[in-house]
Amino acid sequence: MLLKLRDPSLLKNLCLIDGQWQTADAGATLDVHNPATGELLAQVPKMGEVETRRAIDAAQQAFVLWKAKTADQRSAVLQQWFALLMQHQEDLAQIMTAEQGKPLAESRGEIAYAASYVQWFAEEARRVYGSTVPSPWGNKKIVVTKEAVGVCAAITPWNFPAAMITRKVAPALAAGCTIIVKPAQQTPLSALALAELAQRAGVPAGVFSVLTGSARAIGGVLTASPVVRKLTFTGSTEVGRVLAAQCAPTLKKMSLELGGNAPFIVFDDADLDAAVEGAMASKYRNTGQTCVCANRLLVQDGVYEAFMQKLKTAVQALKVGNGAEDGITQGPLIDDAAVEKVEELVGEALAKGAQVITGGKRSALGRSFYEPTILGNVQSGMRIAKEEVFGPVAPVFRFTSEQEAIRMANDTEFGLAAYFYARDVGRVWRVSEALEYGMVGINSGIISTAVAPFGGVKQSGLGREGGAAGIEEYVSTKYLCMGY
Ligand SMILES: NC(=O)C1=CN([C@@H]2O[C@H](COP(=O)(O)OP(=O)(O)OC[C@H]3O[C@@H](n4cnc5c(N)ncnc54)[C@H](OP(=O)(O)O)[C@@H]3O)[C@@H](O)[C@H]2O)C=CC1
Ligand SMILES: O=C(O)CCCC(=O)O
Repeated sequence: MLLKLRDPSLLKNLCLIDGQWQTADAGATLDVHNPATGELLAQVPKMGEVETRRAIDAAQQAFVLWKAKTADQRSAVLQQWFALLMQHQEDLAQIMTAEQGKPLAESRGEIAYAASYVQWFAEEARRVYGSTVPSPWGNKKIVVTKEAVGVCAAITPWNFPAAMITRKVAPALAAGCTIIVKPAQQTPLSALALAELAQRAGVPAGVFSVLTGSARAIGGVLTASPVVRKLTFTGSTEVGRVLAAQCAPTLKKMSLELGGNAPFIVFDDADLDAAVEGAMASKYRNTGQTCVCANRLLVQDGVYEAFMQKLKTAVQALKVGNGAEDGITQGPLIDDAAVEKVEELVGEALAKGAQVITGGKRSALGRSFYEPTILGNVQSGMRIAKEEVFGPVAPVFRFTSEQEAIRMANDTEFGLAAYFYARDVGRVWRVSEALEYGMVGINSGIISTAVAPFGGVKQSGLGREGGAAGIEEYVSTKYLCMGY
């Protein structure tokens, strides 16, 4: 075994269906590699249609008992899961860095962040309130209740292998739903370790299953099944559209957390040191592989040169390498295809007149390491202005007026996160309201927290995760009209 864990039983090579750890029926497996070293970490089951149907049947049966539990009982199980996640934070972080590549400090942070969703929704389980409405009739009462949606399916990405699962599974379980998760093929080990701890916490058989394997086969059955009443997905807009179409015949409730093209605007009145710190956190976290990463830096004329100088100094201080080693701040990209996409976008921008301020190519370390990069003189006609970079490249645009910045910021099909730095209070309100985004960071490059509603508008998706809104995605409203 390449990974030395305090609790080696967290490294699973089986899937959890109906409370049983299982191989694929045909015995097929998928390899899981360390993106920093190329080493084979593990082989996990390559499951398909038959195993997915089995998981749905188990989730349907388990739903009856799980939804009948009191909110307090479900909350207690989630509290126990939260405690176990934090108790095993170090092992879970080691697994995450090995399969995903992010620096260990970020992995430890993600485990705490993932656990915070479990804690938050353990608390929210007790607050799924209904209401009474003043009746238009003298002989009838109007009562509104909230009920668990039923069996849910979650399809999750590799960039946050733990948090993208807990922010779906925890509200589902809190509301009384059962859920089947298909994690990304690059990062199944974190998902399986989370399931192991959920089982230890007392989550009953069938309430939470994890299937690794063929995305199309598993996704096809989950989306076609009339038993599955909700799909929650985080990933690319392209796949989100496919899944939405597949869910259409059975009209499922859907949450889609899709791609972004976040503008990060620095106005002349910004605190420049704070803006650089925010840009570094927003752009280079997870080596630029988050859907809320600053994708375009828009900088006003008056501070352009000073901002670029400070940003360049900060970027050149980043340390690229194997995230398991001390002091590394930038891990590899997830795979070669990810680097090729970054190379294409940078190549096209340079061919059209952009300039490399720093970086601009693959790292000498080889594999999927890419140099932290800043591009200057970037223009709106370039692909990098329109597409999600998902890598450590900051394209910088220059603007003159507030109106121009708002127009440039909104000139995209996406609407997930936006950021701006300014101190004038009037400007802060004007710009906050004008940005067509689901989330806006004002003088803050980090916005993610379990207590706030996370989600986008336009082609960035539907629904919200976290906050009070997060559990609403897993309940249906029922209206009772009671004559007396
Ligand atoms: N919003 C976000 O947070 C994310 C955005 N992205 C964006 O998407 C780009 C591509 O990344 P990629 O990993 O390919 O993202 P995908 O959207 O392809 O993958 C996300 C998840 O969807 C699954 N999936 C893919 N195709 C299907 C399908 N037909 N039916 C059911 N499930 C499916 C994947 O499974 P499997 O791994 O088995 O293929 C994975 O679990 C990135 O460069 C980035 O721009 C990517 C990840 C997260
Ligand atoms: O990239 C994503 O898919 C979500 C960003 C993680 C977060 O900040 O919550």
